[in-house]
Amino acid sequence: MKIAVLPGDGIGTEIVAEAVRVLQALELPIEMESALVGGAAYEAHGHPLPESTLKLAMDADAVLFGAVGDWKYDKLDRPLRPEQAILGLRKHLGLFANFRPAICYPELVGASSLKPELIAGLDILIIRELTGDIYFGQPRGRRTATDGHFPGAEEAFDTMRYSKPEIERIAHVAFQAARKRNKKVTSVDKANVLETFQFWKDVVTEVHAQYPDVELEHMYVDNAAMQLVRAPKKFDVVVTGNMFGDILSDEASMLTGSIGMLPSASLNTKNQGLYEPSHGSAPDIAGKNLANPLATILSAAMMLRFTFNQTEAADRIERAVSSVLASGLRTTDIWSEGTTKVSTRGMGDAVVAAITKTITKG
Ligand SMILES: NC(=O)C1=CN([C@@H]2O[C@H](COP(=O)(O)OP(=O)(O)OC[C@H]3O[C@@H](n4cnc5c(N)ncnc54)[C@H](O)[C@@H]3O)[C@@H](O)[C@H]2O)C=CC1
Ligand SMILES: CC(C)CC(=O)C(=O)O
Ligand SMILES: [Mg+2]
Repeated sequence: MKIAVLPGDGIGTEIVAEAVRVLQALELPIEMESALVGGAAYEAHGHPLPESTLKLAMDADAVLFGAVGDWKYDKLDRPLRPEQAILGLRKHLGLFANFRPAICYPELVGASSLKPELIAGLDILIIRELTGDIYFGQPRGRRTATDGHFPGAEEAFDTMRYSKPEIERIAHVAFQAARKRNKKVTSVDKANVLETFQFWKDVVTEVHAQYPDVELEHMYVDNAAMQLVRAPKKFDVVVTGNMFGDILSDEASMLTGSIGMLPSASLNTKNQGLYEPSHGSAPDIAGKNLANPLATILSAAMMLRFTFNQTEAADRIERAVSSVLASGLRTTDIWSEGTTKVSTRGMGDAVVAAITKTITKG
């Protein structure tokens, strides 16, 4: 089991350190090697995704990723900006299927900004297509407008596009995931306005014919954004494109109590995966030992389950997280009256201790 460890920037280094300690506590035959990525790699090597980092990731069975980005790089040319590193890894490794489970732990029902009855027992899975859509479409750039409302003015443009095989394969992933859950897929689109998403809807409908046992509903993205906070438990599996999935998963994170609780797995056709929290590098709290490491720790559990087929070890991490939350420990983002505030390191220590206890007990 070979893991490339890419902490990145901001809180990335703090949260990945805790996930690494948790993996080490399991005493599995795991080989880990770290490399710089994002702004940290730009500072050291002049590029956010140096060849050596990309090679390490491509040669590994799995990548444990923190986050990249900082406001101080916002003026760099786009190819040199830290965010290009995660986009480049997704593209080069072909990580088209992004799983973002939004599960509300019973202990965190009070931490959400929603009423407890709306989110108690919540367990939904957002499946986001990750290598297409407007995030990767070409052409893009800036130019002088030749038509539109202001001919002759400076303008910018991006290209939204999806090919049929790209939609088909993510639709299969969603229907197959739903078969193992509550057999319902909500495909989120904007077919009423965008040609790309009318096509998306048509192709998802076509693929659905192979899954008669799974219910399919279509929903426009604006309505989906509203339904997610109105009645989130009505969803089971949500499948959508890259940009809508990015936005809706951040929204869904608050149903779990905090964005610091939302893990993710990004898989390719070879089951090679990149595992990262759904959040970014949080420059506002970086270096303060304040970040919640649980999304990253839970991403490591997804790695053990998805890429390494180590179900027991994955369960052990998830049980440890549950027991730590049950014991009342909280990082600042999920803290509430009557619970005990701990740092990033303190939360990592508690999860490691809970795992060590289960190993000792056998
Ligand atoms: N996959 C990646 O590497 C991603 C990178 N980014 C980058 O991260 C940088 C910051 O972006 P933002 O829009 O501020 O999003 P963000 O997700 O980094 O932070 C949003 C808010 O959530 C809080 N937060 C995030 N993670 C947390 C955690 N584990 N514990 C407690 N609080 C947490 C932050 O403090 C902040 O207030 C930007 O450069 C952005 O491009 C953003 C999203 C994903
Ligand atoms: C930084 C972006 C490239 C990605 C993002 O926001 C995400 O994957 O959630
Ligand atoms: Mg995002």
